[in-house]
Amino acid sequence: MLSSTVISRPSDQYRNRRDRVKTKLKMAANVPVILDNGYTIPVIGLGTWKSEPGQVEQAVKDAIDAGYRHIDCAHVYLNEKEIGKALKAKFEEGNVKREDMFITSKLWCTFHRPDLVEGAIKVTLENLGLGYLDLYLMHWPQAFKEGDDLIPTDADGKLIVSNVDYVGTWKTMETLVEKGLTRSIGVSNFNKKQMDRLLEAAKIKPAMFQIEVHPYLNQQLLIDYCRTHDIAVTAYSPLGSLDRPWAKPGDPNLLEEPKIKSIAEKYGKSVAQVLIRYAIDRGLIVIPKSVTKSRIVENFNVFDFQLTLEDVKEIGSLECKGRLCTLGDTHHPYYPFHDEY
Ligand SMILES: NC(=O)C1=CN([C@@H]2O[C@H](COP(=O)(O)OP(=O)(O)OC[C@H]3O[C@@H](n4cnc5c(N)ncnc54)[C@H](OP(=O)(O)O)[C@@H]3O)[C@@H](O)[C@H]2O)C=CC1
Ligand SMILES: O=C1CO[C@H](CO)[C@@H](O)[C@@H]1O
Repeated sequence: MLSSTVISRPSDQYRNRRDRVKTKLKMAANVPVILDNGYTIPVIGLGTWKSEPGQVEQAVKDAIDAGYRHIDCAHVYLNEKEIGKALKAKFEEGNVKREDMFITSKLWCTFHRPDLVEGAIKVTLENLGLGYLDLYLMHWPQAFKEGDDLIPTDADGKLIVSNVDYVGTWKTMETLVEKGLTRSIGVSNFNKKQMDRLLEAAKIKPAMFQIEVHPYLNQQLLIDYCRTHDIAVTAYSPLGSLDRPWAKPGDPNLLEEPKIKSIAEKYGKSVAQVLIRYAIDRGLIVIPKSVTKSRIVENFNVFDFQLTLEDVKEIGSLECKGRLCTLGDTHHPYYPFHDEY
């Protein structure tokens, strides 16, 4: 009887070994950052805001194939079901397991009332097809009127706010960790005073602070603050969020900045790759968004060069308080961006 053992040709064996080494190198490059609670997070994640439901499934699959093990999601991006489909397909293929992935999602502003928080994470878990999240962030400190409308407005189109205190929301998020629904919790878009107030009340310290960071808004003061408190920082909109819905023709474009272009030329890399390194070399986690396979691959291919201190300073000189993302009514009592930082 013929043996059922498949004997591979030497060239196949070589190719397999070479592929394995390549994969190992790729994984070793996506060096995880250790959070203060002991969990680790891969330094690059795939952003998914504005990734259309019809595109995001393939984008997440492409990202996982390229070596990404970290996906940044949010209920308000309205695409978590499709991301869940991609994760399921990849887990079923067997090359990647749930525990290899770091999945973040965010509590939206209409679910801040303590009795709504657990239901909100459960909807996200159901949509993503997961039993737990790695990280659940309070998306913004401001609460909006509870209900089906994610951006509730009155007859004049004015946002309807809710007076729920983010500290009460945080106390309920702490129970999500105790219940095993998420491993870590954190916040996004807070200012320093809000962070101080949260830290004073917190039983579980935020493991992560997700904020807008790029050369037009380098956030040095908030980053220093987090370093003092051992809170990791994730940089969002690292490429300048050109596809943000409110972008206007003629707005400054980071991808066209001559200073960054010349640094990119020096290393033979793209401007996007330099912008991603700008975050990594400042000790940040970074979540560039793309639905384009070649860019998804490009954005991950940043582990064969490093910026010098001079490069970082030169890029940092583009700082111009150029904030790209704000939310809602500036009169909201918890609107975060009136203070210097
Ligand atoms: N916590 C919060 O409040 C916020 C969190 N975020 C998170 O951060 C993520 C990233 O930020 P985001 O605002 O989306 O913007 P990014 O700065 O990541 O920019 C995304 C844009 O850059 C394009 N792009 C991606 N890669 C390249 C490349 N290599 N060369 C040229 N263009 C490129 C994308 O195009 P294309 O997709 O067509 O390839 C898209 O138009 C979000 O998706 C979200 O997950 C963002 C905002 C707020
Ligand atoms: O993640 C986000 C994308 O942009 C939205 C509109 O400002 C924000 O609400 C949110 O922070």
